[in-house]
Amino acid sequence: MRSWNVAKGHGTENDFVIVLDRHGMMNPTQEDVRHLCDRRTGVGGDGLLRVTKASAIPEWDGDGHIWFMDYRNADGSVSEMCGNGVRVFAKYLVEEGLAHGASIEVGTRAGLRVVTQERDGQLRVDMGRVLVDSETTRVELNGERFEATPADVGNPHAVCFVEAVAPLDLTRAPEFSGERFPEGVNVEFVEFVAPGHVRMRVFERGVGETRSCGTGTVAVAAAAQARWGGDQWRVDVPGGTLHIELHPGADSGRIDTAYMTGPAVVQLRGEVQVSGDD
Ligand SMILES: N[C@@H](CCC[C@H](N)C(=O)O)C(=O)O
Repeated sequence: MRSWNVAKGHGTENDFVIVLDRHGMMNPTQEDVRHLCDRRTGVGGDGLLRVTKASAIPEWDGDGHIWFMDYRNADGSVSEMCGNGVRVFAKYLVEEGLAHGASIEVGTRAGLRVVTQERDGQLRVDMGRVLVDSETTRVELNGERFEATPADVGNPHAVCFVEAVAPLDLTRAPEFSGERFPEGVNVEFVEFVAPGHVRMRVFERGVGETRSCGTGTVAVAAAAQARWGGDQWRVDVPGGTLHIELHPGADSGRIDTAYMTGPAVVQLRGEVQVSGDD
């Protein structure tokens, strides 16, 4: 048995197990991740945030001294990016004394993300470029068909506009085109509330329905802008609210950068047993 120091945090109730791997020596296996994220036998979470130095990530070609968010979904799969995760990650770095100052740089597989601490305690993230595909694709949920707008926020999303999100049954995975999304996709269902305000539920790749998805709210805001215009969006999710600000680029369907603002909490620190040897 190995004993690991872990923490647990959440952003709008999208929750994560946090593992500090200062020297890049831990690299959890898929089985480790599944165990840690298990809500009965592990710590419980929608995903795992491994906190390590960027120099420990072979595919990272930027500054190796910054902290890197190595993100894993609860099923052990790797994702390029996690919007709620990056706010929790920055909050953890500050609380552990691993980062200082108002602005924190975090390496991710989708590139560099800069997190800023706001006066009211919320965290604002420069989420980088967003690409919205004007060619829609089909998504099917429990036999019902939806037109979905594909959006890339570093990780893949399919945004479906619906009349109302509350009646949807998201216990089963939506079906999508494997040709359009060979690496899988996060599927968002969105309801219009008022200009600049939508409500969303999400079925996350590698997890299932979650209470929130930060990259999903950015994808939704970008798809909503393509449909109705407007560059400030309030996105309500079952676990709270995120605010998105879009800065369009010169080309249509391209957003040069999107800012996401929302809360982050680290609510627990402890030790957990993981099978295997160190
Ligand atoms: N919950 C996250 C997204 C996590 C990764 C996603 N499931 C994927 O596989 O791309 C967020 O807050 O963005």
